[in-house]
Amino acid sequence: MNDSNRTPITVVQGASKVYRQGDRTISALQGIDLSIYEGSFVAVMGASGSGKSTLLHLMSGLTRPSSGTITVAGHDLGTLSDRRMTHFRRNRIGLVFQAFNLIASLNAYDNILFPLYAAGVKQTDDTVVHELASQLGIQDRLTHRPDSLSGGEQQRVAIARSLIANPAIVFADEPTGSLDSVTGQSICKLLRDLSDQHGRTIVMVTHEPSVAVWADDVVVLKDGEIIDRFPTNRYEDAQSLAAHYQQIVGESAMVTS
Ligand SMILES: Nc1ncnc2c1ncn2[C@@H]1O[C@H](COP(=O)(O)OP(=O)(O)OP(=O)(O)O)[C@@H](O)[C@H]1O
Repeated sequence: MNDSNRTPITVVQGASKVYRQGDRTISALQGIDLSIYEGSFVAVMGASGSGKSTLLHLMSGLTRPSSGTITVAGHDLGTLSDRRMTHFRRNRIGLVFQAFNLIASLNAYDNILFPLYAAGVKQTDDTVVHELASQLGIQDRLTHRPDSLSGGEQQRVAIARSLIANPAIVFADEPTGSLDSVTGQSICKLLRDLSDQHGRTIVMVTHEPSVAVWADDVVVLKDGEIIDRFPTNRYEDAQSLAAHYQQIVGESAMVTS
């Protein structure tokens, strides 16, 4: 679909982020303009330190920009108090991390429901958990605690948890970073299916072309600026995407599978 006919779920306009450490200032992002359209699956690539996680944190309301605006699902995040931002994040934003971040003492079922428990929801819907577990292939793992789940299963639980509140958008920071390449590819396929079959809007940070190639679009950051955005269907495979990435970033990207 042409972008002009689609609704942006997230709009970043003129955003910058400066971190202060003592008397040092670090300019992590400058002049970022970015729209993420409903139902799209976008990968954010860039070298270490290029600002990928900072951009994800700004778009998910975990960090506030030093300047510029960020609008998510029609809400200007800059107008929200910290308390309303937390509430907004819990209800409208799904987060997936490299290290899964599951609660060790809870089984998969309770980990998935944890965001609702944390929001004080008393009545939870069993069928929603089972539907999500079945979409994610972990229906027979719900009674297991994280230490008896494989890395891939733990990430599937974490993805189910990110979807339990039916968020407007899911942000995934290196979701395959702790997994071997075969398991990582199965998580990529899962994210692709969530986008294709369930219309989920997903933004994923990765430095691996073999992961980015699963997205619709790739946004490339260098030194805190967006230097390119391109559709993945322009490339036949991860190798040709890696070659383009290498050309624009000026450094090599390893294709692991
Ligand atoms: N909380 C912080 N305080 C100070 N500087 C920070 C902080 N977070 C990030 N930075 C700096 O901002 C810049 C961008 O960091 P960021 O983590 O966004 O990059 P990245 O592309 O995600 O890197 P990586 O791939 O290594 O995770 C880096 O120079 C980093 O050192």
